[in-house]
Amino acid sequence: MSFLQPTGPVIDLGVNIDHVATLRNARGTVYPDPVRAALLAEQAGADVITLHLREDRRHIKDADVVAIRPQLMTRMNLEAAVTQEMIDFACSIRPQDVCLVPERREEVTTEGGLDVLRYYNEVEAAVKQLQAEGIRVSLFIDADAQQIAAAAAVGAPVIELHTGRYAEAHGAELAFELDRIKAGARVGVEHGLKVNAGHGLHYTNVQAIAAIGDIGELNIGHAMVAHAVFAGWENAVREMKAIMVAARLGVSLAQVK
Ligand SMILES: CC(=O)[C@@H](O)[C@H](O)COP(=O)(O)O
Ligand SMILES: NCC(=O)COP(=O)(O)O
Repeated sequence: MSFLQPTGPVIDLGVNIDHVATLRNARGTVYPDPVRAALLAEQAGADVITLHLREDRRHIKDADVVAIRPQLMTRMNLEAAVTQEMIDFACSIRPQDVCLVPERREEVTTEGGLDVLRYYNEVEAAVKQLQAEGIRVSLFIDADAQQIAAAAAVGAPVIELHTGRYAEAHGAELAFELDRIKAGARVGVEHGLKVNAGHGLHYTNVQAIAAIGDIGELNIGHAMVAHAVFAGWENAVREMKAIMVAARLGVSLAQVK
């Protein structure tokens, strides 16, 4: 039983189910089922279900998005590249949130943030088309003041700060990257944006990011799917949520469990 009973959302966890699909696709089986993963994640405390429909469909497939959308009790956050195919598909699905991300077919994973300054007109057009369908748009960007200002200028109400460099950093670089995320989150809030963060976060690096009061939601996937192999899927989600909430409240893990 919880000793602390927060009255509102302390910090939201978006559970990214991409790599449940990666495992399924590795053998061309129907299991593990991303739909089941999404529904169980919700029961285990996920506030959002995040999924990335890549242009090469290496993990999530169109049919997964179609199947999951009507079954969610929480929110769907669909990650997609800024291409007309993806924007049209997202508009046909109408998830609560769409996060526009950069994509390079050869990359192992998303390497950096969307360059909103460079692709300003394309991003602005995508934001407008999605918003016309009532979809809230987030831009997955680096914690860079100019990119954040551009995100606000194109009319996106939400940004997700790319934490990949933080996740890979060590020593002095780690402190530098953490400060960069903190500063970026502040700039985002000052622009009136909702600030999320994610990428490469796991059970021992998430605490410092979750403790940043300006950040409202963390999207995490790979580490939870990996941990689920040993701990079970729902436990992996529960554990991550508890770690995040404890870090945000500045209390021990035992106090939120
Ligand atoms: C945009 C983002 O950071 C994640 O959705 C990530 O892209 C997960 O998918 P990949 O592992 O295929 O990059
Ligand atoms: N947007 C980041 C995300 O959804 C999850 O990324 P990762 O935890 O799989 O690296």
